[in-house]
Amino acid sequence: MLLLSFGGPEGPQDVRPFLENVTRGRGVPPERLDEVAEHYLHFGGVSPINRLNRDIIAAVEAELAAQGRKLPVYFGNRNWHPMIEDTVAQMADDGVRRALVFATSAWGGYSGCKQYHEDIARARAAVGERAPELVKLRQFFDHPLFVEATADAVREAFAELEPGQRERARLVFTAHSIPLKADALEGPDGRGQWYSRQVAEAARLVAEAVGVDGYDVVWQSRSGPPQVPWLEPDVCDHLADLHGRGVPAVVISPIGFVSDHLEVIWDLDNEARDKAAELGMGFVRAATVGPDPRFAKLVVELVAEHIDEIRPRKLSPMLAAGCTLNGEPCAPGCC
Ligand SMILES: CC1=C(CCC(=O)O)c2cc3nc(cc4[nH]c(cc5[nH]c(cc1n2)c(C)c5CCC(=O)O)c(CCC(=O)O)c4C)C(CCC(=O)O)=C3C
Ligand SMILES: [Fe+2]
Repeated sequence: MLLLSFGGPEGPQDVRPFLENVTRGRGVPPERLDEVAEHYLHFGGVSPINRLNRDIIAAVEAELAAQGRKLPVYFGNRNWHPMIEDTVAQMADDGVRRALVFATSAWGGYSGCKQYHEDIARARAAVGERAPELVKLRQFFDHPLFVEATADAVREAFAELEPGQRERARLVFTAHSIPLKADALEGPDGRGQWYSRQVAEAARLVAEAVGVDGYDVVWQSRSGPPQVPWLEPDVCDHLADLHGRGVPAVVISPIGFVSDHLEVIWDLDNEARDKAAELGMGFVRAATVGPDPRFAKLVVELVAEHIDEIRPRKLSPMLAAGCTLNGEPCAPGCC
C-alpha cells in the first residue's frame, strides 16, 4: 500500500519551495505566503507532518503484521519529499503491480479528495507504462474507529479543564476553511457542500459519543485573497463570540486534521490559545487521532474492505465516496 499525504518542510531551506509547490496556480497572495513561511520558521522550518506520517506507517506495519497480512507500505507526498512521483517510480522498480492508496484526509472536497486523485494520475503518468494500478481508499470521516478515537480525545480534553470550568465549557470542532465556491460543488450525491456536511456529520457523531448536546463547528487557517468568501466563522472570532455570551472555557477538537501538523500547532496552539488567554477563557486543545492505535486499525480495515471484501463500517448515511482507480474522480462532479 501507499500512504499518500500533504508533505511538509524539514528545514528552513525547504519552506519557500514547499509553499510554492502548495500554492502553484492557486491564487494565494504573496503576503499570505510570507505570513505562513513565518509560522514554519517558528519551528525551525520543520513541519512535524512527515515524522507523524512515518509514525503512522510504523503503526500500520505493526498492525498488518499482527493480522498476518504481508503488505509493504510506501510513503509519498503531494508537496514535499518523498514526492509521490518518486515513490511510484520506486514501487514500479520493486515490481509492484497494484497498490491500495490511503490518503491522510478523512474528507471529500478538492484538497482532501480530488487533488489526491490528481496526484495519483500525475505520478502514474510520470512513471509511464510500468506504473502500478493505484486504488485510492475511501473517505473515512464517519468510520466508527475515527469517531471513537476523536471522542476519547475530546473526553480527555474536558478532563484537563478546571472543575469549575468543565461543566460550563463549550465543545468546538474545527477544520480547515475552504472557499465557499469550492464547498458548493455538487459532490457525489449532487447536493453540494460535501466537505462541510461531512465535517458537520463527524462533529455530530463525536458529540453524540461524548454525550455533549451543545457544540459548534468552526473553521481555521483561511488563505486566499480577503475578498473571496471562505467557510466561517473563524475559530478565533468564534472564541470572542463565545466569550461575549459568557462561556468561560472551550475544548477545541481539531477534527479536520489527522495529526498535529502546522495548522494545529501554530494556528490553534499559538494563535487560538493566545486569543483565549486574552479573553480570560479556559482553553484545552484535544489530541489529534493519528497516534491513536485505533487509527492504524482503521487504515488496515479500509485495506481489508478491498482484500477481504468486508462491508464498510459507517455511522452516517452519506455515501462512501473517494475510492477510485488510477486517479479517476470518485463520482461525476465529485469534490
Ligand atoms: C481542506 C484542507 C485540508 C484538510 C484535508 C487534508 O488534510 O488534506 C488541508 C490540509 C493541510 N494544509 C496544509 C498546509 C497548507 N495549506 C495551504 C493552503 C490551503 N489549504 C486548503 C485546504 C486544506 N488544507 C486550501 C483550500 C488552501 C488554499 C490553497 C489551495 O486552494 O490549495 C497552504 C498554503 C499557505 C496558506 O495559504 O495557508 C499550506 C502551507 C497541510 C500541511 C501542514 C504542515 O506542513 O504541517 C495540511 C495537512
Ligand atoms: Fe471525490
